Amino acid sequence: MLGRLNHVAIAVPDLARGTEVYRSMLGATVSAPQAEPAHGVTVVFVELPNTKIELLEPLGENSPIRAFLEKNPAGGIHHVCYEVADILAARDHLKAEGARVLGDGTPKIGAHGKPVLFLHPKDFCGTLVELEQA
Ligand SMILES: CC[C@H](C(=O)O)C(=O)SCCNC(=O)CCNC(=O)[C@H](O)C(C)(C)COP(=O)(O)OP(=O)(O)OC[C@H]1O[C@@H](n2cnc3c(N)ncnc32)[C@H](O)[C@@H]1OP(=O)(O)O
Ligand SMILES: [Co+2]
Repeated sequence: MLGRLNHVAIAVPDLARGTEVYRSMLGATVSAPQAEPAHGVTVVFVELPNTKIELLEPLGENSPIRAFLEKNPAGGIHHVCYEVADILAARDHLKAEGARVLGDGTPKIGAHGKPVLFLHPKDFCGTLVELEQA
């Protein structure tokens, strides 16, 4: 079911600072900030030869990553994103297996303009999993 690793996401308290760490300290190519109000975050993508790193900071009072950053004030790995060929079939399979799909189960358009879903970390080895339609 799983395709490519699309990105590994790191939640940060300060996106500009995180961008500088990757751009200046690590010499990476980093995209411009992309506000994603529907997801309550602003993101940048660090381009790597084989995948991407998504840096994300909270956007708005109800950001879903605020609690995570309260527990991890310096930031930390927040989720992994796998591509799937058919996100609705994947969702239905995982629900049939008893996994918790977050939200109402309807995919939202993510940072790459593709439908995405999130799976509860407690069902996936303590790791928040994002699925993105390939
Ligand atoms: C623009 C879209 C972009 C893209 O790539 O396209 C994105 O990636 S958007 C990313 C931001 N959006 C989301 O993360 C949506 C899904 N996340 C959520 O709904 C919440 O973050 C949730 C439900 C996973 C956790 O919310 P919260 O921390 O407020 O809830 P709890 O404190 O009740 O947490 C429950 C339990 O899970 C543990 N937890 C929380 N976050 C993570 C995490 N990232 N990785 C692993 N575990 C996590 C938390 O510690 C609690 O565990 P417990 O043992 O009960 O303390
Ligand atoms: Co993501």
